[in-house]
Amino acid sequence: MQFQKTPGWLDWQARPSKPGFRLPVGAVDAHCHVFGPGAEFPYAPERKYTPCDAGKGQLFALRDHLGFARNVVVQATCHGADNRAMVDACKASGGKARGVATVRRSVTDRELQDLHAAGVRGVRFNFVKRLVDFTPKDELLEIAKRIAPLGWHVVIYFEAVDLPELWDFFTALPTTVVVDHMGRPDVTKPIDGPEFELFVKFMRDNANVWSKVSCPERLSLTGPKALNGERNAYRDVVPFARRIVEAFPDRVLWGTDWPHPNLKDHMPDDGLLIDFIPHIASTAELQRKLLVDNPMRLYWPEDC
Ligand SMILES: O=C(O)/C=C(\CC(=O)C(=O)O)C(=O)O
Repeated sequence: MQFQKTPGWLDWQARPSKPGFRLPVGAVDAHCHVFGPGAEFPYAPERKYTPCDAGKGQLFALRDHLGFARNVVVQATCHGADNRAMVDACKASGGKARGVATVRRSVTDRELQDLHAAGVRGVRFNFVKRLVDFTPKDELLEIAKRIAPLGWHVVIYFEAVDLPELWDFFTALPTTVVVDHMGRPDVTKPIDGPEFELFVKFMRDNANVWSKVSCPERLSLTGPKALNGERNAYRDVVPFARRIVEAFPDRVLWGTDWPHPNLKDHMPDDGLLIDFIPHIASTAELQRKLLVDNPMRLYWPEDC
């Protein structure tokens, strides 16, 4: 099947530089995706964008180039609830990748068990309106209750302005809950203003809530961008991510977000993106927790 990329689509960088920051041994890229390839794993009819292909071999090459040991492959909305590309990547990784799936309430227990055997350890609920159609909350809660006995967690993706409306639903979830990209704060607003304070309270009051402190390239308005050798990129995001890392060092994760869907104005150099990490996790201990201990506890507890 032939797919036409969404007009203006930016492809991932084929030759990322070597990071200046040396990742700790055993580091996990805890948020990345595979796209197709579409000819093998067709994009979902209900998708809101059509990406460039970005297959497992390219993801594993990036992992090795950057110095990561493992990946967590998160189901992207362009594949809907068809988890085949993600599952194929997990199975082909030789145990070095775990997955986060998207499922509907029609999923059978047998299918959940097969996903578990392939390496899936969570489901993703997406509330970003430009990415997905609305799914009723009772359906999501039903799914959360069914995956809880497997020891899985729920990954949630939403924008900061929507947290008040989603609060009761999120706090009713029976599992560990992992927030993508700090709930997408508006980094032009004050770090101690009501919006980000609500997110901090969400984590403070709910010990089961974790956050990915990833995607500065999506949240930044000032840059500078991780391009042209820049090693001090996305400065406006640093205080937000740093606050979360320092307040909740045992409940944070980081990922590249490769192949960086839906970026509109630039495509980061993944090597330079790694150099963002020491700005938000400034000690070796914080870095080890963020990149090794926390993701291992969540995705490979048997190896801890
Ligand atoms: O990759 C991300 O984390 C963010 C995305 C895409 C996404 O989540 C998806 O398509 O599933 C975004 O903000 O467009």
